[in-house]
Amino acid sequence: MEAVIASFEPRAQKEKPVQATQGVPARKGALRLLMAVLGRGSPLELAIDSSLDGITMANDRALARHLASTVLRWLPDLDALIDSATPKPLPDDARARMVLRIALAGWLKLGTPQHAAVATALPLVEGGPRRLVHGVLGNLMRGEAILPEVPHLPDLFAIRWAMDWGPEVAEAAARSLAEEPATDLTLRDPAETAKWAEALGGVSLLPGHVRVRRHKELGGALTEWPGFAEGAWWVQDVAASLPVRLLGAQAGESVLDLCAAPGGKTLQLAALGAEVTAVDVSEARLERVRENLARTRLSATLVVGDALRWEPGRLFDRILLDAPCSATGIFRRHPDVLHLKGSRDLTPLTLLQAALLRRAAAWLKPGGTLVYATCSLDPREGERVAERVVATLPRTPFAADELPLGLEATADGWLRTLPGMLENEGGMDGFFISRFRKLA
Ligand SMILES: C[S@@+](CC[C@H](N)C(=O)[O-])C[C@H]1O[C@@H](n2cnc3c(N)ncnc32)[C@H](O)[C@@H]1O
Repeated sequence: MEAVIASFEPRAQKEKPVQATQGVPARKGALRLLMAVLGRGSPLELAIDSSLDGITMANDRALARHLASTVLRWLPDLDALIDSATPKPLPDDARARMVLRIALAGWLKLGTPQHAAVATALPLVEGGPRRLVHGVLGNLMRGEAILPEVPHLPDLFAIRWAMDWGPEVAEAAARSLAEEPATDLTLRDPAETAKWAEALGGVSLLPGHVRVRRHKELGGALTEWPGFAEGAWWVQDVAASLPVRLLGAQAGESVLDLCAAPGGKTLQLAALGAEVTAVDVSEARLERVRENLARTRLSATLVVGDALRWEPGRLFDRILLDAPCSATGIFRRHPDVLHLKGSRDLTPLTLLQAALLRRAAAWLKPGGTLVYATCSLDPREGERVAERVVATLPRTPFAADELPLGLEATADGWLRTLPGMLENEGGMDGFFISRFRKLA
C-alpha cells in the first residue's frame, strides 16, 4: 500500500443533522467495510468497490468510508466503551459490536445526534442483537460516555513503537491518529508552487509541495480541485516525495522505478525529465500509473512484471526501489493497517525486500545510485534490509545540506521519518530511505 494518487471519493466531515433513518445506506456501507477489514483482514482500499456496491449517492459513499475510517482510528476506545456497557463481552467480529462501533463513532466523533445514531443503527441488526444494540446505546447515552482526547493505539503498536523509537514517538503516533491528515500534493512543476498553494488555499513545506487542509471552499471531490484536470499535481505525502528528491535523477538519465504503482514516484521522476522504466507486478495498479501519466501529460515506459523474475537486459543510471511493505508508516491515512490480521508475520516481506534489493543492485551501472525506501515503521523492513547489502553496495550517506524540512540523517547515514516530526505543520508519514552507490 502507498500514498493514493487521487481519491475519487468526496470527503465527509461533520455529519449534517440526520432525520430519522436518513443515513442508513452509509451505515450499511460502513458495516460491510468494517466486516471486510476487521472480519476478513482485507485492506480498506481494496474493500471499497465490493463493500459500497449499490450505494450510488456520493455523500453516502463518502460517509460510509469516513465512518469506517473513524471506527478504525478509535477502535480500542470504542471497544472499551462497548465492553463497559455489555453484560458479557461480544466477539470482536460480532455484527452487534460492529454496529455499536459505527453508531458510537457517528455520535461521539462526527456529531450525529443521539436519536439519529440509534435510528440508523437499529435497521442493521435484528432480533436479540437489535435489543442489545438498543440497550447498550441507551445506557451509554444516558451516562457520561466520552472518548479520550487522544486515541489509544492497538497494544501491539503502542508497545512496538515505544520499544523501537521511544515512548514519545508512540505518543505522537497516537496523537496523529485522532484526525484525518491534511492532503499533500506534489506538483508537476515546482516553479508553480506559490501559484498552486494560493489556488488551493494550501501551504507549501517544500518547492513542488502543497499541503491542503480539508476546507469548505474546496470540499467535494479532489477531482474537482483546481489543477486536477490539467494534471498540475498528484496526491503524495511529503515524506513519500523524499526518496525521489534524494535519488538525484537528472533529465535524460535512465531510471528504473521498481515496484512503481500507483506511481507517485514515477510521476516525480518523469517530471524531472528522466527516461523512466516503471515496473510493477500488478497490472491493475499499473493501470493507475498509466491514467496518472496521461492526466499529467508525463511519460514513462510501463512494464508489468515480477521483479523477482523480470530481466531488464540493460543497466540504469539510477534505481528507485520503493518496496512492498507492511505500510505501517502510513497508518494516519490508512488506519486499517493497525488492525489487519495476517500482517504480523513480516518474514515473507523482509525476504522479498532483500531479494528485490539484491536484484536491483545488479541492474545498476557502475557509479550509479540506488535508493531503497519503504513506508514502514518497522526497522526489520528498513534498516535491517539495507544493512544486508552494504558489504557489496556502499551506502551514500545523506549530507545535512541535502536533507529538507530540518530532517537529520541517522548515525548510520539513513533517513527515518517518524510520527512527531513536523507535528506543528500537520505531521508526515513514516518512511525509511537509504541510498547506495555502485563502485565505478
Ligand atoms: C509501496 S508500493 C509502491 C508505491 C509506488 N512506488 C508509488 O510511489 O506510488 C509497492 C508496489 O510493489 C509492487 N510489487 C510487489 N511485489 C512485486 C514484485 N515481486 N515485483 C514487482 N512489483 C511488486 C506492488 O504491486 C505495489 O504496487
